[in-house]
Amino acid sequence: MKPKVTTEAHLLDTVHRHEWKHRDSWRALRILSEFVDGFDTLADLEPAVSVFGSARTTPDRPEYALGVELGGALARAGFGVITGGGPGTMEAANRGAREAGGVSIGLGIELPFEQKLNDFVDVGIDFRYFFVRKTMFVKYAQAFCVLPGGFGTLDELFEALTLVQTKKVTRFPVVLLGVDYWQGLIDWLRDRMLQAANIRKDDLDLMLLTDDVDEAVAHIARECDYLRKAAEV
Ligand SMILES: C/C(=C\CNc1ncnc2c1ncn2[C@@H]1O[C@H](COP(=O)(O)O)[C@@H](O)[C@H]1O)CO
Repeated sequence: MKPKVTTEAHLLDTVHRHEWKHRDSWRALRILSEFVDGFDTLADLEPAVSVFGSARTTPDRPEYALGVELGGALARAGFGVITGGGPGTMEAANRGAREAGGVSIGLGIELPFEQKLNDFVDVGIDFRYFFVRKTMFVKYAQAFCVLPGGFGTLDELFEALTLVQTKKVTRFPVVLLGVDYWQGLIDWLRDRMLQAANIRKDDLDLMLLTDDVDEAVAHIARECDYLRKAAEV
């Protein structure tokens, strides 16, 4: 079956740009309404953590179990769990949150193939535009947890790191879960990127790398406490 062309694909289409040029200004209203929907739905959300990871993780994989464990631990620590609302690790984290009695949020995205929010989402929004959805992941979360994943996961990880590095957000904890999976990337960042002076040494300290869900949640809780106290004075 031919994949359908999504709304976002029209916006980003460079080939038929002239055909779309008059409609693009109207699209801005649709984009605005998507921001409004997101802000309205999430405005009263209690502290939450955005969890990222592969859409392709199957329930028999250890990464899925890790996602369920993390979602549960975050919920028990009083954090809502925000994911992309899709399958794989997103589903796992939503499932863990729901089963622990926490708040399970899914920010879905329109894709060229049929997809619905996973069955463990309690508060769900469907976005057309990735960039609107990405704003919500950051704006309504106190931290990011990143499980093994592919391009989408790396995009979300590096967006967070860029925002912290450029001080668009301050002291935003970023936890990488899965030492075996992420260690190679961390080594490359240190041995190539840092050596080439494209990042600073303390940029590497923006991430906590661990296999231990309790350590991850304790780290996030500590950082959030610090930020809450700093905001009070
Ligand atoms: C490819 C498959 C499903 C795609 N469905 C997605 N639904 C929701 N969110 C998605 C999807 N794909 C990517 N994302 C976002 O990126 C991260 C995962 O990307 P990765 O490339 O798989 O690492 C995830 O955190 C989402 O926010 C298969 O059925």
